[in-house]
Amino acid sequence: MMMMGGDMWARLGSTVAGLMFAWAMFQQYVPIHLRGYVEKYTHRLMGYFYPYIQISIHELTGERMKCSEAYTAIEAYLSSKSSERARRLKADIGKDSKSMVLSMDANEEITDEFKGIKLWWTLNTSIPKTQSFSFYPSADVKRYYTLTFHKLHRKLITETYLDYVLEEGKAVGLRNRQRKLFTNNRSDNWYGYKRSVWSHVVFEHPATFQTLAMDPEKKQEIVDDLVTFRKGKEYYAKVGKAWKRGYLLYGPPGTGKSTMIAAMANFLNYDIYDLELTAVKDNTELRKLLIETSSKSIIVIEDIDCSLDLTGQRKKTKEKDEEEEEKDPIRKREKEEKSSKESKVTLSGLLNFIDGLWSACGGERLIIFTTNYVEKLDPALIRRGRMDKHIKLSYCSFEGFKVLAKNYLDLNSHHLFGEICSLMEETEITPADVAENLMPKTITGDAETCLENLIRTLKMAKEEARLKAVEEMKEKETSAKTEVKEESLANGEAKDKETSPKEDAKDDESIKEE
Ligand SMILES: Nc1ncnc2c1ncn2[C@@H]1O[C@H](COP(=O)(O)OP(=O)(O)OP(=O)(O)O)[C@@H](O)[C@H]1O
Ligand SMILES: [Mg+2]
Repeated sequence: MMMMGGDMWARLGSTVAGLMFAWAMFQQYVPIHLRGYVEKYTHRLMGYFYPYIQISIHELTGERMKCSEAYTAIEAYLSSKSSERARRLKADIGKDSKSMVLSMDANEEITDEFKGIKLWWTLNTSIPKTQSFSFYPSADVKRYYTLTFHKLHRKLITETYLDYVLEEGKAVGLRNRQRKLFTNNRSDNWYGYKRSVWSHVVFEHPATFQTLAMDPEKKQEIVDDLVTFRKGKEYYAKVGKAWKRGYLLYGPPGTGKSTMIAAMANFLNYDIYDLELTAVKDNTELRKLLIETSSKSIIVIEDIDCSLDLTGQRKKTKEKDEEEEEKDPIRKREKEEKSSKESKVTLSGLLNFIDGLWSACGGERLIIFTTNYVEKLDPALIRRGRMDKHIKLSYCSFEGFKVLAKNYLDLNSHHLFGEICSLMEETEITPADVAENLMPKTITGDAETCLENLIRTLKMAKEEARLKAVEEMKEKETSAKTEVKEESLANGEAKDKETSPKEDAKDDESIKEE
């Protein structure tokens, strides 16, 4: 364990030989029923002479044998120390897939120091004695770290050092981690070899707030909001709120809602969980999915208005239909199969999900909804407190265009900018359309051609808008005319009715006269 000289090796050799002899004597002469007692008291006796304490941290824990968070943190904590201090190292491709990462190999030991105290970390492996067939190959070999320290420092190590290692390890892990984009699996795939509720790919979207085309003040406001949230751990704890924040991004297609989510993830260095609600069977599954998310993440539900019928009322087939289905067993089974595949997530299930009842585990999560039709959403879903910030992403302004011109053409100014500015004031165009025009169509395509293309598109959009307005005006006029006609007709009928009693009276009189 500690550095040993030649003398020490000799002493160790004789000790090992002595111990082996004692063990052989123990096996031969101590009756089986007494061995338990002898072992117990030997351990106690050893405790008086062996002054070290050992703590083990196993890689796989719990019923589902998940990788322990503590083990991962220690691994990260020791990774930097291993490359400097360990003698036997293990090399692997790093998370950036570019460089080799060194870590301590199995049964290797490294020394650490904390406040002048020496400690020893060992990575141990063990193979279970009873070989059993397993679907999970990694589950066969058990890995665990052992921390050894003198019993004099028990308090300091258990109360301070372990927390320090955990925190440092998590920070190293976050620095080195490759961010991920998760998507939820259908629950049919939650079991078996993969047994994972989320699948992931590496998240490498290049969007940033610098490349996002939108009003600069609005952009700064969002960035400030994110910074306040990220630093808000103590604040959220003080006010007794789960450390989470909801954003609702709404606006027409192609205005940058998805792009903004990517920019947020890049800015905060968070993972993204893209939740496809239609693949979630019911509220219980929704809860399970949420529990499996990690902190420092953004949970996204795109096009929330299309995801589900979130009005809380499930569509009912007509009673007559139901009666017929009851009589026809094939139709009944078809209906049952269809409904078992349909998502049964309800509005209240989703509200619970957002309200932090479940997201309280771990904290530091953003929940983002996107929609093209904000007016379609249930007010309960987007009230402040649930969706704390509503962000409208709209058509491209001249300021937005300037950002895109810089991104795509590396232009800060151009003689065509003036014309584009005035056209943009007169017509609506999405940033996606602007971006499409600013992309050179050929390798030799120059900036001027791109700007001219954009001007052409703007003019076309303006003309289309004009024609549409004329059309709408005509429609309005015709509907106004028909309304007037109907009114006058209705008035005419009413007049007829008003005059008829008199005529009736006349008729009556004529009858009387007769
Ligand atoms: N504000 C923006 N800034 C920079 N690029 C943008 C912006 N808006 C759109 N784009 C460009 O247009 C493409 C489509 O945008 P995005 O997918 O973000 O739109 P969206 O609002 O999510 O649309 P939808 O409602 O259809 O999902 C992006 O790949 C991006 O290149
Ligand atoms: Mg989108």
